[in-house]
Amino acid sequence: MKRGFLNKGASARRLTTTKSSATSGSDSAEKPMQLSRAGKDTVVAATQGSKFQFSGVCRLHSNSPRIIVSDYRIPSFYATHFLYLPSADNATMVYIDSLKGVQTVSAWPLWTQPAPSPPANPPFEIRECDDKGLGMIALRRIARGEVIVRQRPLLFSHPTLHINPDQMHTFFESALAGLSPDTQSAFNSLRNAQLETEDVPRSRGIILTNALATQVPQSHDPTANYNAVFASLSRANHDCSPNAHYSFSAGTFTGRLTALRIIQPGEEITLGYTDIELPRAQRRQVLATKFKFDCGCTTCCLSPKKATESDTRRAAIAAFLIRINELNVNTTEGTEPLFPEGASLARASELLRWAEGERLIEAASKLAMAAAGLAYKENNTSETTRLALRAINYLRAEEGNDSPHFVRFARGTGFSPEQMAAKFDSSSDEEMMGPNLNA
Ligand SMILES: C[S@@+](CC[C@H](N)C(=O)[O-])C[C@H]1O[C@@H](n2cnc3c(N)ncnc32)[C@H](O)[C@@H]1O
Repeated sequence: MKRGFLNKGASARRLTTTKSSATSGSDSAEKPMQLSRAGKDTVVAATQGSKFQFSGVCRLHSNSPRIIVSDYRIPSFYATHFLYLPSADNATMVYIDSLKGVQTVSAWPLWTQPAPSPPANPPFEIRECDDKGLGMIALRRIARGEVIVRQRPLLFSHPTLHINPDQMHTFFESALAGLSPDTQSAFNSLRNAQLETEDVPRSRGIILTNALATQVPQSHDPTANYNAVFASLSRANHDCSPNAHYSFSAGTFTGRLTALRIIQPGEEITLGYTDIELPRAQRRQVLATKFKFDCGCTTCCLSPKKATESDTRRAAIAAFLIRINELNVNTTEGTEPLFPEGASLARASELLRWAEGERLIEAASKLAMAAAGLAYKENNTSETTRLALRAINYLRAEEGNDSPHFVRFARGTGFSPEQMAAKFDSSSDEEMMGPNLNA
């Protein structure tokens, strides 16, 4: 698989946009017709014993797979469609996309297999976290790279939808109507942090609040950041030095969280909703605007002097990683990475220490890999080995103990992945990463 150097897979960031106008969208050079409000125009798509009641102008496109066109008056090329999975009779997920998009996904053989089971004995519970609402709290120590939760989304939606603003409510209510009652109530119990308006009815507010940006390389639109909304996984709150990583497997169509560092019992499990390398003021502005909260994490509560120091470190880390990414966007796995002019092992090692001190593990993972590459270039064998080991340790924290990269690496050294993981886990976060600079 083609893979940009240091640019691994799905973004952990929350989606912040669901384009909603009939004129927006990458494939909308021509505009679909303008629609009037559906009002009481209720359509019943009754098929083969099951009765689905859709308000508005939905029509059944096919029964097996169950595909509904959201508005029959829009030419089907433009119209958004709802696909119910894994089966029409007990749909636990709605996939929202163009007709081509839903047809691509519906043809995947994985829907005939049972959904992967969640980790036995989940290491967290969902409970109130002060002013944050609900959150995920660790019930026991969670090791680096451990899978915390794994589940299929309740709703998976292309970021560009052809809907008139005054059709929003009807559209989303109709999309949810084909789901099983339990799935509907799981969706409806999620938090809506958005102000409710005609343009942002509650169902859309729930998506804007809870969706995680997810790319599916095998989908009809591989570069799109789909909105993935989950029952428990979406309960993870934000922190500017998060301890968990979100990834998505298209092979099983499941999202999961893995522990980036050791999570202690009682500690909250958190994700980064925005670019956590941004300066504090910018991070806080994005979080307040898009997610409607004032971040009170440890890094956001630093004194002005310490906050400036943290901002400086994060800015330097971001600048270095952006440059490396630009240079390596088209490199494939196994080829030699390219480095910016003047990049040195000393500088990469300093940035790695900063990322570790800031507890920015995803950045540390990339920096360790870059530093190992620079050590190799500088013929520094001992540092190459030390940094490569560190890089693989961070990579398996992100990708999980079952990461194919980690498994291959462990086997190559003669250890089983479990033995290697235990070896890595024997050190505390402080031993591995040095002191937390913002504690
Ligand atoms: C995806 S939800 C997270 C789960 C949510 N707390 C709940 O009760 O279901 C995102 C919303 O949770 C709240 N939230 C998340 N992280 C927060 C934080 N660090 N501080 C305050 N509120 C937070 C905000 O209202 C945000 O829009």
